[in-house]
Amino acid sequence: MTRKELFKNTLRKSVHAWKLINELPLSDDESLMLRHFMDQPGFLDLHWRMFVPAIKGQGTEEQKQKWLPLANKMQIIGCYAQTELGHGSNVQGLETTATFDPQTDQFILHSPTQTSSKWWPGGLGKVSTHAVIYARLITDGKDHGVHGFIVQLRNMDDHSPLPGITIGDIGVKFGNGAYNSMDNGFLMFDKFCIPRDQMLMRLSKVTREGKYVPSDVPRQLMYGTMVSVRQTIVSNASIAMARAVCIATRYSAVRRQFGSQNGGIETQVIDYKTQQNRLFPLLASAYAFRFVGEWLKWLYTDVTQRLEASDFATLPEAHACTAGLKSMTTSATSDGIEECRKLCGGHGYLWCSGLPELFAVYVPACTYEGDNVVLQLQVARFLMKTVSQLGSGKAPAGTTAYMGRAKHLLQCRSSIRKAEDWLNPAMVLETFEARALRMAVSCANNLSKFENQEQGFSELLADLVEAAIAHCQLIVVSKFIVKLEGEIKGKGVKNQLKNLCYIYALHLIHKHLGDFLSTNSITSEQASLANHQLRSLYTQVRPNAVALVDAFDYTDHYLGSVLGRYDGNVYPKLFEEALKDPLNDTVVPDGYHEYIRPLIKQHLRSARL
Ligand SMILES: CCCCCCCC/C=C\CCCCCCCC(=O)SCCNC(=O)CCNC(=O)[C@H](O)C(C)(C)COP(=O)(O)OP(=O)(O)OC[C@H]1O[C@@H](n2cnc3c(N)ncnc32)[C@H](O)[C@@H]1OP(=O)(O)O
Ligand SMILES: Cc1cc2nc3c(=O)[nH]c(=O)nc-3n(C[C@H](O)[C@H](O)[C@H](O)COP(=O)(O)OP(=O)(O)OC[C@H]3O[C@@H](n4cnc5c(N)ncnc54)[C@H](O)[C@@H]3O)c2cc1C
Repeated sequence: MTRKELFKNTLRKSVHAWKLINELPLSDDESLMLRHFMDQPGFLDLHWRMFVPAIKGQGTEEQKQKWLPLANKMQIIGCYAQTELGHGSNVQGLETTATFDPQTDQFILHSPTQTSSKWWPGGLGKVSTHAVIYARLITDGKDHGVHGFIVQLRNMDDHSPLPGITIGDIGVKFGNGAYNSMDNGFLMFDKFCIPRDQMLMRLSKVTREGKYVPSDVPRQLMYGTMVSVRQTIVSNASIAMARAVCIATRYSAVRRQFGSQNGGIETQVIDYKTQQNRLFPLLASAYAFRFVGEWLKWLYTDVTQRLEASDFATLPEAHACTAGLKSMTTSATSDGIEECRKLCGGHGYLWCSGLPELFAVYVPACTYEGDNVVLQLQVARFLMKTVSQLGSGKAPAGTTAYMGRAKHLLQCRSSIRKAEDWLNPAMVLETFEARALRMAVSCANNLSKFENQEQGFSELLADLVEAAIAHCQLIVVSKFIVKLEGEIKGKGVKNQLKNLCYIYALHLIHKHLGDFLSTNSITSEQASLANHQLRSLYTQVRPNAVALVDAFDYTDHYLGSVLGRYDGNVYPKLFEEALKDPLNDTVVPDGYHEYIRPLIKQHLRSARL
């Protein structure tokens, strides 16, 4: 499809999905499933996951009563317009202004510079009638920082932009189809007025007289919509990783290369230890991210209930967990999808493998909802704060509870003696805790050598990111172990999950061996025992690998991959797919007479000379 056709077709699908949701009707969870099967980014994502939650989280009761019924029936369509041409990560650096005019009781929205243009919001370019806009609030000449506003963008009769608003699509993005179904947009305001009651005022307010009443709760609650989406992105990482792994595993069982003895059948590539060493950790990650996603959903629900009761104690941890896990799981999944493409050899590069499009549509997850490095630095700040409070009497809780055992974890030596010891959950956990704590404490020690803490933080950014990643990996490993301790129906299932859990943990040790050795969390002998155990786990997973991806229950239609077909009938279908290509409509291609023939004739002429 051309971009226009793709965009229009996504509108068609979205509206059809919305019709089904109402007619059947579908529950919220079922609607999310429908979104997955629709399988294309579109305006519904931003409307439901960001616009509506932003009003719910930041609007007053009156604002919710006014706007939510309209949004819930989709009589208005909204998006989330925060990022600008000049600033995305640095939310405090946004430049759009919302100046209160006491004379008219309105805010004047204005884009003072080119870099202040909104740039990127999905659904903004062509579809949305409304947006939650983030702008600097100015009253009486004073800048109160960034706040949210509900703004109508387009005329409800003919969809034209309202006077004072310039709006459009930012252009083609990475990949052929992929994210191009979405109208990520730009927007400029030229002294555009909105009534005062369209500032989202649950947190801070502006009175009729123009007095600014700051929030008596943490201002970071304004970032709540991002926290909520980051949480959903983690479960989503599992879904995308599982999809790529399903394709690569099934195909690795079909594909044969080398190893024929006396003219017999060749080896299935899944039997090569190198293939297993690349593939099975990704299979394990798909399961691991699913479990940590379930746990994160629980954490998010818990913090939401606490916030409603004005308990803000766990907000920093919820922010650190959602930011860190969003970052870690999306980076691993993007890399994992690309690895799966390579695991499928040359055919993985074909569009019909399903992997190129999956990669193209998935990879912006490393950037949207917070650049992955910027988010890990938030985790690092949280860790540095926690380390600095050790010994102050305030015991670290939740995911940093292990830091409360700092004395032990800083000096303990791993008691792994034989390869099977690596199947002991307590030993594995302690290894990850020791590594994470020692990396965090080492950063904190290095930071303390700087007179200026912020300067020290800047200098140590790279180490801080590594320490944050170590902490996040510990969370994933520990939640997998907790999952295994709970009820899992079927002994066989539990055993398989145990294997995957240890593959997940041991492959991380292998991958980040430098961290584990340099922090003395393990010795080189223990590292080689871990490798030994890993190989043995691969052998145990091998006979069940296909069943473990079948368990994701993805239909062929959803996978969209010739290589990942359930029936394994890859080669005939690759031919069928190739023959569908428009280039194969004719035997002699268009352009032959114009370019190829004259070239060949010229060659023949010169040959004769
Ligand atoms: C094929 C289909 C596949 C299917 C898929 C279907 C489902 C798909 C899933 C989902 C669909 C959604 C589609 C995507 C849509 C994308 C949308 C967007 O991208 S919207 C824009 C996002 N923009 C960012 O994320 C900016 C990142 N920047 C920031 O968040 C902040 O600027 C940050 C955190 C980097 C800095 O925050 P500061 O500017 O306030 O500065 P500081 O001084 O660092 O923070 C002050 C204090 O506030 C805390 N803090 C910061 N953020 C917090 C938060 N969110 N919650 C709680 N505390 C927070 C900090 O920890 C710090 O705490 P202390 O003072 O140290 O104790
Ligand atoms: C597909 C897609 C959809 C999007 N949808 C929306 C939407 O609906 N609404 C919306 O408002 N926005 C949206 N965005 C914007 C998105 O949220 C931002 O692009 C994102 O937050 C990253 O910000 P940035 O582009 O400013 O990156 P930058 O911050 O400019 O990042 C560039 C580089 O600088 C590095 N960097 C930046 N700051 C630091 C630092 N402090 N320390 C170390 N390194 C740093 C980063 O790691 C990165 O390598 C979307 C983006 C994409 C790609």
